Amino acid sequence: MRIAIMGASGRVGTRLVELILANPGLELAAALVRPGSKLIGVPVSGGSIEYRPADAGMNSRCDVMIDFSRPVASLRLQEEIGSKSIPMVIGTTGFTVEEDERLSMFSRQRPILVSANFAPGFEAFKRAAIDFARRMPDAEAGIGETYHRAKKTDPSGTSLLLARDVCEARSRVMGFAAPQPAITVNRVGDTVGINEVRFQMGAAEAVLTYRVQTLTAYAAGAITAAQWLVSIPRPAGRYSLADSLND
Ligand SMILES: NC(=O)C1=CN([C@@H]2O[C@H](COP(=O)(O)OP(=O)(O)OC[C@H]3O[C@@H](n4cnc5c(N)ncnc54)[C@H](OP(=O)(O)O)[C@@H]3O)[C@@H](O)[C@H]2O)C=CC1
Ligand SMILES: O=C(O)C1=N[C@H](C(=O)O)C[C@H](O)C1
Repeated sequence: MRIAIMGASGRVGTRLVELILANPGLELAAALVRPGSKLIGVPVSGGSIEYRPADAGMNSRCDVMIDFSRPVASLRLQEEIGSKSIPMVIGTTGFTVEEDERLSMFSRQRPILVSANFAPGFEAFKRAAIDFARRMPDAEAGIGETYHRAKKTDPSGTSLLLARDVCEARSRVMGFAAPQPAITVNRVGDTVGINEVRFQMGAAEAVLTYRVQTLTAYAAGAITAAQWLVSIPRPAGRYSLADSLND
């Protein structure tokens, strides 16, 4: 499988490149970095290609693209790909509602799998939190996150997703719109990722914790999702990580 990486010089992008180069069944088709990056023209270590900026003349030799960059870059990449039906896996988070709608519009051209968290077991963790919310709808829910110091201080895509799904679960059971859970944001050292869902019941509190140990966990999960996405010809559209786990 030939994979192009957008955000190849990033924390996750560099892990993606390493995993691809180490896997004989995978080929690094392109390592795309920011325009003006000092890496442009530099050979990718261990690989036979050079880092380059995404451009309209992009070589669509790849079977799939994986994007871990920034919303503005991710959407510009979509524009540059145009109507080519290259399947994509997007891990980039921080899209505004309007940007996310644009992403959905682009998914009319190609299959696009989007997930805020590709680490193993995250979907199961999220479903456990939803199940708890359904069983204990009177509990007051709260979300907590701890990430590395370089991450912006807005709530992560993961926390926003957990807050939305827990709130929806409570609302459905209670029959009215539950308040959105508060999100507590912590930035500590080079913490990879700690996510908490807390349920306060007065006489007791339940805390569900999800702790990611290495950045490679996210990269490996994104590659597995990409392998699923291209395992058979898929219609254009927007796919979730749950879709890839349900097959
Ligand atoms: N879904 C998931 O499982 C996960 C998602 N993420 C998300 O993925 C994204 C990247 O995370 P992370 O790797 O830690 O971030 P980094 O900042 O380490 O990497 C971002 C990458 O995108 C590149 N980039 C930034 N701006 C542009 C641009 N305008 N055009 C082209 N390339 C650009 C950077 O290039 P340069 O180095 O030159 O700045 C870098 O290569 C974030 O949104 C993060 O929230 C992170 C982990 C897991
Ligand atoms: O920036 C990160 O590190 C992460 N970002 C994603 C997010 O915004 O949820 C996924 C993961 O939590 C790590």
